[in-house]
This record gives sequence, C-alpha cells and structure tokens, in this order.
Amino acid sequence: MDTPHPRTLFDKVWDAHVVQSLADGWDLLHIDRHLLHDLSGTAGLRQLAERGLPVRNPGLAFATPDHAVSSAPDRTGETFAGGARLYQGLKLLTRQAGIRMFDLGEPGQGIVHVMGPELGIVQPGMTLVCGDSHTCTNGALGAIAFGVGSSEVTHVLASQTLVLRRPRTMRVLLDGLPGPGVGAKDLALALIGWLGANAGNGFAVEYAGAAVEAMEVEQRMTLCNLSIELGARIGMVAPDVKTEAYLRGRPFAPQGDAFAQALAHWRTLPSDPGARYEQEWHVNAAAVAPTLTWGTSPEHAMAVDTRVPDPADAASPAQRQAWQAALAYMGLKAGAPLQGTRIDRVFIGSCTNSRLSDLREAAGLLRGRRVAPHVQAWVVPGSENVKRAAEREGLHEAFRAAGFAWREPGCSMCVAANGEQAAPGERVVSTSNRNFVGRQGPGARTHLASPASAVAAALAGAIADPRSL
Ligand SMILES: CC(C)[C@H](C(=O)O)[C@@H](O)C(=O)O
Ligand code: SF4
Repeated sequence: MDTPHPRTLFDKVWDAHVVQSLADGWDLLHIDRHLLHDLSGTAGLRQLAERGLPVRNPGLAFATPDHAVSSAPDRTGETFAGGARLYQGLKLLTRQAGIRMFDLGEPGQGIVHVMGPELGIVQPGMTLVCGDSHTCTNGALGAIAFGVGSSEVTHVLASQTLVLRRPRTMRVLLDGLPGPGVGAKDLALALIGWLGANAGNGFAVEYAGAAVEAMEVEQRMTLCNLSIELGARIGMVAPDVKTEAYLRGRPFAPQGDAFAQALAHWRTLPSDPGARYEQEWHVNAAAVAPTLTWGTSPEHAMAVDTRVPDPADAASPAQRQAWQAALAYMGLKAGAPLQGTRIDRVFIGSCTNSRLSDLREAAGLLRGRRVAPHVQAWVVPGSENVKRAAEREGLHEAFRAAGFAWREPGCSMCVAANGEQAAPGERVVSTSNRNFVGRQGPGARTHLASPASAVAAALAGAIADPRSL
C-alpha cells in the first residue's frame, strides 16, 4: 500500500538538509561533504583567504590534486609546469585551513570523483558538492551530489551551506538486462543519444529498473557520472545491499555500531511506492548495442554497428548544421559505417571508467593480444588505490604486455589541462565523458566509448565491435 505522502529518494535527502525554506522554491541547504581539486578547490580556497574568511568546517572537506598534474611515471606535482602553482596552492591552502589533502603517491589521491566513494567519504542520504560538474558520479551511492561554480565553492567553505532552487525530478527506468559487451557506459550514451544532451536540464535524475539493480556500485557510478551530459546536475541510485557491502569497512564510512545505525537510516531512503516524478522514461536495456559517439556532443551517440547520421535526415535546421559541423570536425562522412575507422590513440581512464572493475574488464579482454602498432594506448587508473589494487592483480603487466602504457592516477587525457593531449586531427577512442571540440587538444577527435570498445579499437587499430573480441 502507498504511504500517505510518498516521497522520492531525492525528496527525502533534500528535505532532510533544508536549514531554511526561502521564497519561490529556493532553500538554504546544509552540505555534508565538500571535495576540492587542484583547479576549482585551489581557486575557492584562495578567494576565501583573500577575503580573510575562515573555513567553517574543515573536517567536512577533502582535497586531492587530479586535473593539472601529470600522469607520467615518476611524476611530481611539478612535472606539468603549467599546473605546479595550482598543486602547490592546494597543498598550502588546505594545510593552512586544516583540510585533509590526499597527496600524489598517497592512498586516497586520485580523480576526485573516484576518491570520494572509494574512501567512503560519500554515503547514502548525504549532500555533497565539489567545484566540478561530474560530482554527480557520487549519486550512485544514494547521495545528492552535484557540481557547483566557483563562488559556491567559496560559499560552502565559508558557511557549509548553499542556497539552491529545488530541481524537478525525473526517473529513468532501465528495464531488462543488457546483452554481452554492453555495460553502463553504453546504456548512458544510448540514453543521452535518445533524449539529448539538454533533456535533464533542471532535473534531478533517479536511475532505477532491473539493469540498475543488477549493476555493481562502480557501474552505477559510470551511469551517474554521465548525468551531467544529459543536462542533469544530479543523478542518483537508491542504496541497496550492494551499496551497503560497498561501503562497509571503507576508511571514512561509519564503523562498528555506527555502521549498523547508518544502515537503518539508509534503508529508509529508497523512494516510497507511489512516489511521483515529474518525468519518467523507460529504456529497454536489452535492446542497447555497444554505443560510441561519432560527433562533438555526447548526444551524438550511435550503436557501433550502425551508420553515422546524414544531415539530410536531421529533425531541424539547427540539428542539420550541428551534424554538418560535427562531421567536418570529426573527419567523417555522412552515412558511413563507424566500424573500421582508423584510430590513433586509445585512452582508458577518467572519472567515468577508471575504477578497478573497468580495468579488470579491459585487461580481461586482451587475452595475450597486442595493440595495433600504429596506436598509442594509455591506461590511467582513477586513483592511487585503484592503481595499487590493479598492480596486486597483475593487471598492469597484462596491459603492458599488450602494448598499453600504464600511468599514474589523474584526469590525464580526459581534459587538455595537464599537457596530455592528442595532436590536431588525431582520432581517439576514449572512455571519458566529453567529446567537445578541442576537449582532448585542439583539433583532436574524440569517440566516447566503453572500456570494452576501447580495447576492441586498440587491438584492431580501428573502431570495432567489442562483441567480436
Ligand atoms: C575543470 C572542471 C571544473 C571541469 C568540470 O567541471 O567538469 C572538468 O572536470 C571537466 O570534466 O570538464
Ligand atoms: S576525469 Fe575528466 S571529467 Fe572527470 S573530473 Fe577529471 S577532467 Fe573532469
């Protein structure tokens, strides 16, 4: 039977954090956790210091350098000269503020969205922010987690609160189970391709359905990570037994009796039967094929075994123009198959697909084969802990034997902010989340893909169907 006032997961977490309701749907919210990285975190801390304000609650903030550091073996915070000041600034300012920073080479360092869940910093029912749009990744654990701008970073540092307009709610039901070679990344890209990159504007998305229930927590992170590419700042999955097992024993998760108490709370969070969403979409996960992008927006997604769209078939003049420009930038012909397109680089990494399960999957597909001779292929683990765990299993040896470079944790080639980028005209199959013009370097051509598709492309030297591996 429905509860008298059924609420969604999102409603429950939001309502529990309202310090004060303001006018017109705006609320003052308490923020439970704040993550800081070397770009926006350093900038926010500097701004606060310039204004002479103290950090209100340094124990709730955690920092790590990721964007502007090199991923070269034996790197230091100065290896990429352009990021040295940011790195040193983060180190100095967090020390002055009493904020815990996970430094290079230390367990805990890594891409900020990999590190938060991994350390148990984010937990179901929490609010968490970071000056980074992919903070939505953390929603996989049943938290309201979202990216904020620089003035909001400073506001949270100073007050541990934010003034926010309550978003509308959307539920995406991934029904059925995906077939072989199809993972969370493919489902997310297919969804964005179908609904468009702005469909989630103004919404908090909850993912549910059989495919989501069947996913491990790390795959749910991949799914939630791409919420912002659907236009939604928030993506969430209700906590369940997998979430509980994932968090048990993590360094910043509650321990002992406190963990048992936390479980009792977490179990109240899933949406009540009959809870209403302002929008609801169904995706047949069983019908989704391995999916890659062909163009310059994550919505330019296509099944690997289909053809690049023809601008003549566009739904509007604006779309026709966007498709034409994307085809020109990507060096692709309308109506041509994507499979067989020669590539130059493969990047396995980023906050979308650089966790241990991603690396296990990729390494497991190599089976003694080698990367095509003309392809430069990199694996960049998402965190120091991921790197160490992978090395304990010998994954680095499998990658190296196949011809992949095994590097140090960070954002690396996902974003051209650390000197690691493709040359103009180079074609990259990348497990990251953004294929915008110039994202991986001026003129670089990015095809977003799953780890399995990245391996298939690396071995073939061209875009290939991972189901043929
Ligand atoms: C640099 C940072 C603020 C940015 C973001 O907000 O997402 C980056 O992480 C990205 O992926 O584009
Ligand atoms: S890995 Fe890429 S998407 Fe993720 S935080 Fe870093 S730059 Fe942003």
